Amino acid sequence: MKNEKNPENIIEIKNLTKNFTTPSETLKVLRGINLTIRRGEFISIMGPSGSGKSTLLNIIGLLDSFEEGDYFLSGIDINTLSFKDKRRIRLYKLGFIFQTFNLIQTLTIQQNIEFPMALAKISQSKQNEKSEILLEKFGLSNKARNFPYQLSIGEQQRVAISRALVMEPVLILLDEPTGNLDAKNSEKTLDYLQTLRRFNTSILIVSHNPTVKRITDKNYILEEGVLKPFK
Ligand SMILES: Nc1ncnc2c1ncn2[C@@H]1O[C@H](COP(=O)(O)OP(=O)(O)OP(=O)(O)O)[C@@H](O)[C@H]1O
Repeated sequence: MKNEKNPENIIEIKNLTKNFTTPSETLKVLRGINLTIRRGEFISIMGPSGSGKSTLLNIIGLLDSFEEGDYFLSGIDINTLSFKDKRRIRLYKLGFIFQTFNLIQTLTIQQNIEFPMALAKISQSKQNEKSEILLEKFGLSNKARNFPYQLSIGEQQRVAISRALVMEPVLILLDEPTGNLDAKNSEKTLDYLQTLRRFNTSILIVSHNPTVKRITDKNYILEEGVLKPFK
């Protein structure tokens, strides 16, 4: 593939394959994935349990390798990157919101939000400035000094969203954003995610819950390792 990338394409994946080899078999989990995500697009990937959704999310998030195919992130050829380069891209270009949020229990809410900026060695005054804007935006200002266990699940999720946003990533990856929430809180989460439109960040949501389609521009279904458009 030539490196004449469309700058509006945040993600370009062509014919990507992934196998898992165990002593008893080689499992072809992803069988030629093609996916393009444009700047600011909200995308969902649905599919049955075991169809490879988390595996694909991990590959897109540079947390796992793949066998064959091309993957360009903001025009960067992932096949050419070292482990260190990938870590840097994860910090500066990607935001992660895991199903269990992965907040650091020994840090306050504000420190959790500031954590990626601390890793990037951004000054403490700039960290405070940015975290305070996000705390305010997500209705968490009065919880800034609390610890994660002192927050409701919905509040913890908003901390995770704030932390994912703080480095102004080109893409946020969300694993089952409504997984731990009841119907009312799921709707609230989708409303909060909808407000991220103004950040011009692309979002990739992996979910079992078809209600996420309310906020997405395009939807895909992953079945038996093949990704297809889903209406
Ligand atoms: N490290 C691994 N080694 C071997 N097989 C694996 C490994 N990780 C995942 N698998 C297998 O790959 C397949 C896809 O797993 P994956 O977790 O990506 O599915 P999923 O669609 O995210 O499922 P769910 O919706 O249940 O989370 C499954 O059959 C799983 O058992």
